[in-house]
Formats: sequence, structure tokens, C-alpha cells
Amino acid sequence: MSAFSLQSSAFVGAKVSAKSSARNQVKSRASLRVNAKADGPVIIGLAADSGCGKSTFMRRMTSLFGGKASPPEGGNPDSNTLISDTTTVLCLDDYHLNDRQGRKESGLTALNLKEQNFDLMHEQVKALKEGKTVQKPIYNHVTGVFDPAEEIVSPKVLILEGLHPFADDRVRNFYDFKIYLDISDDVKFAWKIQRDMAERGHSLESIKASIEARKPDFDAFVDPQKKFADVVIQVLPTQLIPDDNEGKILRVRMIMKEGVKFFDTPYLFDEGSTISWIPCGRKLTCSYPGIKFFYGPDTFYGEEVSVLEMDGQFDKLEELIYVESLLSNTSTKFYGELTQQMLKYQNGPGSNNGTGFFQTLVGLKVRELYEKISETEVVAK
Ligand SMILES: Nc1ncnc2c1ncn2[C@@H]1O[C@H](COP(=O)(O)OP(=O)(O)OP(=O)(O)O)[C@@H](O)[C@H]1O
Ligand SMILES: O=C(CO)[C@H](O)[C@H](O)COP(=O)(O)O
Repeated sequence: MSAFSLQSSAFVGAKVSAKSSARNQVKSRASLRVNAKADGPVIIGLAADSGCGKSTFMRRMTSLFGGKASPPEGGNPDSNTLISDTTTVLCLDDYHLNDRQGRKESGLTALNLKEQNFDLMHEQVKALKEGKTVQKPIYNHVTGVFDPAEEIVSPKVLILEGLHPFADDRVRNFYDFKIYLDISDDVKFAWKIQRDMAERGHSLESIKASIEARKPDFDAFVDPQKKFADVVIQVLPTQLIPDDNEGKILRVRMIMKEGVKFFDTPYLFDEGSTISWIPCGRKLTCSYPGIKFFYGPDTFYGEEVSVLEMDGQFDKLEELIYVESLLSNTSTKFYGELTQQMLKYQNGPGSNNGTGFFQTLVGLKVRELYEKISETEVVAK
């Protein structure tokens, strides 16, 4: 376990001189409008490195609330925001302090906390929590500069995803639930190679170099946030194939903090017990190297957690219903909803393994959390 190397004071609002800062692109605090809403949104945080499946995760989660999540209608086609009837997903890259040129001048990466405008992020999250509308900057990943700000109306569920959702303690206090997607270096490498070589024409050397260059800042500024998470989804190479380095078969661990309000941890068979289960019998088809589940209590950064783990992948996704029937506290609304959701996104990355499975499970837990906090029912679709 890595030590948390930064004091929280170092996380708050550090500044670099910014010629083209995001702040220049937004209207002043005085322009924030009040939205007629009694309660503020339920706020969910998702921390992860880039290229680690946040978009895929968000699609799975927002679909559970119904409606399609799309960029703001008639807005900037390069907007990073996704809006549906109930949810608004904001990408925290929009709160970078400097644009790409500005970072060249500062000599710092976007992972460095000094390159994030936590003051503005705090100001706007607070305003959204109070039901106000804000003018949020847009960091354009195509051009590397800030585009004119976009209007964000306070939603029912606000999801903040990015590199640093939990780094600033002022913002951290707003979350109702915190998720950290933890992709191990080996798997990150395998995914990046698949995507950047096949889809973006990068060379193996340049991909290696970019991962190596990011690593020190990732370790220093992003990774330490996992200690704040209520759920960590850890993605590791399989243990079912000795010395596997292909990164295709994955071992995925869902590490769940105990005692979190409105979050009853899912469990396999018997709550609190320790279970290792190979379900490859008559009800579940398994080809090599098979599937292995684990469930049991543990500690994580000194806190009591339970861990649900799946190594391997499903051959026939519809047979997942068998595993689902042996899980409890899944927050489904009807028998088989978890399997149905997995089938709905069967073409998305990770649909046949623990990444898709646990992301969907977390989505169901978040939906229930929203229902409990807001005392509103979401109709399952
Ligand atoms: N569960 C998964 N299993 C296998 N590959 C995955 C999985 N999730 C993501 N990937 C791979 O990672 C790539 C990036 O996924 P996605 O676009 O969802 O990530 P992201 O974090 O939103 O990325 P970015 O921050 O760069 O926009 C996908 O193209 C896919 O190749
Ligand atoms: O880590 C990242 C996103 O999570 C990006 O590196 C960061 O946002 C800078 O973007 P770009 O490389 O497009 O200038």
C-alpha cells in the first residue's frame, strides 16, 4: 500500500501564473443564477487515469437512470459533458488551470495538482449543490485550448469524473459517494496499446514513453486519492494463467468500505464470511482458464472493507444470471436486472469480465443511493 505522500493543504488551490487560465473563460461568481430547486443534487465522484474506461463506466451508470446521456444540445461538439434527464457528468479536465501551451510554459503535467484550478472547481460544485446554474469552462482536447464556457444547470445527480475529484478537501466534502477506478500498470499498458496502436496509429515506443512519463505524477497526485474512495474497482492481470502478460483475462476486485451511509455492501452467499468459488459446474460454461470468485473481509488503508473478486471471463453472458442469483444486496429492482444490463452493453469493453460486471453493480448501488437520499424512485427501463 503506498503512503499518502501529500498533506491536504498541498491539495488546495495551488496556482501557477496562467496566461490563458480557465478563469478568464468563465463569468464571475455574480453571474451564477439560482435554480428553483429545493434540494441540491446527489454528488458522485469517479477518479481514474485517462484511457482507463471512465466513459464506458459512465455509460453503464447513467443508463440505469434511464434516458440517453449526450453532450449539451446545440452546444460545443467538443464539450466533455454528458447530460441525461437525471444525470449530468462533468469531466474535471475542464478545470485545468492552464491550456496545453500554458503547461508547456509551466513545465508541469495535467496530473500535477498545481495544474488544476481547485478554487473554481470548488466554487462551481458548491453552486451546483445549492441548485444554481454555472458557466463552466470547456477544455478542448482536440485543440488544447479553453473554449467559451458552457451553461450547466444543477441536475438531480451530478457525477464528477477525472484525475482529481477527491484531492481538494473542500470539494471532497460534497460527495455522497466516491469511486476510484484503479487499473494496474500492466493492464493500462495493454489497453493503451490496443487503443493507441490500432485506432490512433501510435508506435509501441511512443506509447511506452508516454506511460513512463506520466507515471511519477500519477503516483504522486492521482493514486493517493484511492484512500478516500467508498469503492475501489481494482483491475489486475489474471492469476489463472501463470505469468500472463497479454492483459486480456482480468482479475477484478471490488473493494467496498463498510459503514458508508446508504451503501449496503453486496456479498456472495454469506455476509462477512470468506469464500473462494469456482462456478464452472453445470450451470456456468467456462473455457480455459475458467472463472474464480472470491468474497471476504479485509482492511484497506486501515479501514474495514469487504472484497468481491472475479478472475476470468464469461463465455455465455446470459449465464451470469446464475452468479447474480447467488449475490445479495445488489440493489436490483427485479430478478435478473444485473444480467440484463450486462447484456444491454455486451459490445462495450469489459462486458464479459469483472470490469463490466462490477461497474454495473456499482451503478445499481449508486441508483439506490440516489433513491434513498432524494426519496425518489427511479423507474427501471
Ligand atoms: N473494461 C475494459 N476492458 C478492456 N478494455 C477496456 C475496458 N475499459 C476501457 N478499455 C479500453 O480503454 C479504452 C478507453 O476507454 P474509455 O474511452 O472508456 O476511457 P476513458 O477513461 O474515458 O478515456 P479518456 O480519458 O482518454 O477519454 C477503450 O477504447 C478500450 O480499449
Ligand atoms: O490526463 C488527461 C485527461 O484525463 C490529459 O492528459 C489532460 O487532460 C491534458 O489533455 P491534453 O493531453 O489533451 O492536452
